[in-house]
Amino acid sequence: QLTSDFYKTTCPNLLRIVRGEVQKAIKAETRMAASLLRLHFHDCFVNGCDASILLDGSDGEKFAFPNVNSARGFEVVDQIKSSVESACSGVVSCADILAIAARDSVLLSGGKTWPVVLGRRDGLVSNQTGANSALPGPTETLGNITAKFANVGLNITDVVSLSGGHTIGQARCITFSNRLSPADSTMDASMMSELQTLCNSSSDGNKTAPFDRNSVDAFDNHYFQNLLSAKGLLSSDQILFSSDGATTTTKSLVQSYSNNFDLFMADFANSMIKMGNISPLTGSSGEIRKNCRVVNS
Ligand code: HEM
Ligand SMILES: [Ca+2]
Repeated sequence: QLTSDFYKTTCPNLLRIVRGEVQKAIKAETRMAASLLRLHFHDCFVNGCDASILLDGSDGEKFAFPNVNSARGFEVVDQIKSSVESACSGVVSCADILAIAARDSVLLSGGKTWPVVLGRRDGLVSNQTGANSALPGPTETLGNITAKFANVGLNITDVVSLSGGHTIGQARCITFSNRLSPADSTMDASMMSELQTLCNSSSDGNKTAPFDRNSVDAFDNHYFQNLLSAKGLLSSDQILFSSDGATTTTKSLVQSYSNNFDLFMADFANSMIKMGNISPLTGSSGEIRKNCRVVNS
């Protein structure tokens, strides 16, 4: 059972320290907010929220398909961990640091906040096969994506609200090039031609486009407004609303969020708390890692 006052006596300044470090990191690079939010998601879907994604090693999660050349922010996590260690050595888990950093990233990008619950411990293994199978991919059907969320106890409302995380950050050409040729008819024509130009040659796979063209760095509900006007970036974004995949439920949620920021934020916060509660290690399971990249010796 995770609680919001878990470190009240053992690390009273924890939240202030993390907030300060996240603020510094976003100031140095705005996109870092998106990268930190995504790390918590990719951690929680594989072996639960146990910082398994942070472990180094070519046989670990960092080298799984959804993460390799893609997941970023590991140096920032190291920096946060080292500040936390200076204040309270050996008590705060890397998994909790990811949960707090994700929460702060949303708030500092213009979104709202929620009470973050703590007390997770760090796992002893990084599960590359698990990452390859559990994390949803951008060309998967809505049914498949929904099933992967259901596997970790999340429902269709969670799928739609959490997809709103794509209101910040960027994606590489190779993650949406499936839509460019032949041209996907569920994409706005002018956006299509801009992306075709950006991702013109096969060597352009690592170039990036913003998820939310109206407000790349702001945590708002433009992501959902974009879906209404055929401007979702990934296939997995647009299928929440388009005729070729959406359900009545996903369509009506997209519509509601597109004209009600507060409703989106309330549901997003609720879903983030649920996601942060996926199979945490507690009690004497796992450990408190000294260095987020390696298990303690
Ligand atoms: C619903 C299924 C999802 C799919 C298929 C998906 C897929 C992707 C893909 C393909 C990228 C781009 C990666 C790259 O180009 O290297 C991405 C980026 C991102 N995703 Fe998702 N994602 C999903 C759900 C989520 C959720 C639940 C969150 C968080 C709540 C999230 C947050 C992000 C963020 C913030 C980025 C940008 C990261 C950055 O700019 O560094 N995504 N996602
Ligand atoms: Ca994990």
